[in-house]
Amino acid sequence: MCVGGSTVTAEPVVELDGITKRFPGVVANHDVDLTVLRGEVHAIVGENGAGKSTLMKTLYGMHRPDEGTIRVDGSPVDFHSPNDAIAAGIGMVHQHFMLADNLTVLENIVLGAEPRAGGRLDYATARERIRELSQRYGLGLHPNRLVAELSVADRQRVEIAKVLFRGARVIILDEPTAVLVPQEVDALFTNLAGLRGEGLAVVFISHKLDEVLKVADTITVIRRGTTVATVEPSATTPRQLAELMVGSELPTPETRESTVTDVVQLRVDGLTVTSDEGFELLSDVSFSVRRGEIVGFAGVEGNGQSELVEAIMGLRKPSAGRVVLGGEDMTEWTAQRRRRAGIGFVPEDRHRQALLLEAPLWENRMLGHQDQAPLGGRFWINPAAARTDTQRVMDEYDVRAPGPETLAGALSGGNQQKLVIGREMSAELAMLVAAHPTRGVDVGAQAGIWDRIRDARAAGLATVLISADLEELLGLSDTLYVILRGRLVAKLDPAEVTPETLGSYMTGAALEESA
Ligand SMILES: Nc1ncnc2c1ncn2[C@@H]1O[C@H](COP(=O)(O)OP(=O)(O)OP(=O)(O)O)[C@@H](O)[C@H]1O
Repeated sequence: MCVGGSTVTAEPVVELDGITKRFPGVVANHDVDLTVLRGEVHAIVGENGAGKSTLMKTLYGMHRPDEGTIRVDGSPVDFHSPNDAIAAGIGMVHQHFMLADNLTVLENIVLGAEPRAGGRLDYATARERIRELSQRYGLGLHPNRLVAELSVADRQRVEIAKVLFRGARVIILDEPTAVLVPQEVDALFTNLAGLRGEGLAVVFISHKLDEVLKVADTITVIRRGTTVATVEPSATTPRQLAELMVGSELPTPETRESTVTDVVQLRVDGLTVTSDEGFELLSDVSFSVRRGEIVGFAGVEGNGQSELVEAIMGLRKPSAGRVVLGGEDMTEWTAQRRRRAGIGFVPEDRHRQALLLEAPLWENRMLGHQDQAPLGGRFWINPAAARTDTQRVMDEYDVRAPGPETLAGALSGGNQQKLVIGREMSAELAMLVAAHPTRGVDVGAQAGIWDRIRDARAAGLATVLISADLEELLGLSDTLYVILRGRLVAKLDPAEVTPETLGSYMTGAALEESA
C-alpha cells in the first residue's frame, strides 16, 4: 500500500529531553530523548513494560516527569494535566475509546469543548468545522449518527476528529490497529498519511512491527525505560526491530503439526442469546471442539464473540441451545461450577474480569484458583505457597515486576496479560476459552504464549480462541469460523486462507460477492 510520499520537515514540534519518570520500586523512563518532527508519523516500539505508555502519558500531561524537559515548538512546557497538553496542541487517542454511546458523533466531538456564540451553544459552527475536518482528512464522519451504531473503525475516527477539533497538531495513538481488520488498518493508515500531509505529527505505539514498517517515517525503540535506537523503516526488518527491542537474537519459531483427536470435548448446539430488548446477539450457533484442537473465531468486534464466550462461561443465559462439556450438559451450571470443572478463562477485559488491580500479584494468582493445590484446599488457603508459585509464574511467563507483592495495577498492560495467561495455564484444565490472549503483549512474549498454547494443545487441550489478531488466529487455529452479526457465516481452513480473504469474510464483503 502506498501511504504517500514523505512530508517530514526538519522542524521539531515536540522534543523530550532527558525524561525520567519513577514509580515506587520502578524507573519507568530513564533519561529518554525523543524528537518528533512536523509532518511525520513516528512509531514507538518496545517490549511490554519498556515504558512506552508512561512516556506518552508524560507527553500528554497525565504524569509529571521527575527529571527532564518537554519542549513544544522550541519552548519548554510544564503540563499539570491533559488540558494543558491539549492547549499546547497535543492530543491522545486511547486504546479504550472514551465515547458516549448514546450521543451523536457531533455531540461526542464537541463534548467539553462546545463552541459558544453570545453565551449559547453554537452547534451550527461546530457542525461546519466537523464537516471541514472530515473532508480535509477523509474521515467520512456523519455528524448526526449515534455512536452506538458505529463500527470500531468509525469510532476511532470520531476519537481522532475529537482531538483535531481541539486543535491538536500532535496526535498520540495507543495501539490504534489492535482492534481493526486489515482493510480498516489500511484506511486508518490513509487517514494518518492525510494528517501528516497537512503538517501534523502522529506518534503511535504499536506491537505490530510489519505495520510500523509500512506506515512510519521514523521508529524509536525503547528498551527497559530508555531510547536505544531511532531507525528509518527502509533500513530495517521486523526481525531486526524485534532484536533491538529485546537486545538479543530471537529464536526461529517451529512449524506445527496437527494434534486433533476424535474426542469431542466441547459441543455447542443451537446456541442463541437474546438481548434485553429482544435482539438476537447470537443466532443458532453450533460447533464442537475436540481434544488437541484449537477452534478460532474471527470477526469484527461486536459481532457476537463476547456473547459466545459469556454463554460458554456461564456469564450469560442463552435463550436457546445447549453447551456440553465432555458429554455433560452444563447449560444450567453457574459460572463458578464451570470454572471448577476446569475451564480456563482468559477474558477480553482483563481489568474487569481477570484481575484485582488493587491487590498484590500473589492474591491475583489465587483468584479463582484458591482451592487448588498448592494454593489451598476447600477450606483453607496457603499464602506462602501462593507467593512462591506467583514467582514461578512470573519467571516462566516473563512477567516483569519487582515481585509477588507488587500491586497488579502497577504492571504494564502486557505484563498484566502475561500474569493472567500464566495463572490460567497453570491449572489442571478441561478446556481453555481464550479471548485475545496476547492483546497488548510484545512480539517476544507473544511467541512465548503461542508456544504455551500449542504445547497445551499437543497435550490434548481443547481450546476456543477469539482474537482480533489475524496472524494469531491463522497461526494457532486448526479450524476457523467467521462470526458476523451473531451467526457463524463461514468455516475456513486456516492453512489455506489469507488475511485479506479472511478480512473480507469478516466484513461480509466476501458473502455479498458470492451471493
Ligand atoms: N502507575 C504506575 N505505578 C507503578 N508502576 C507503574 C505505573 N505505570 C507504569 N508502571 C511501571 O512502569 C514500567 C513501564 O510501564 P509502561 O506501561 O510504560 O510500559 P509499556 O511499554 O507501555 O508496556 P506495554 O507494552 O505492556 O503496554 C513498568 O515496569 C510498569 O510496571
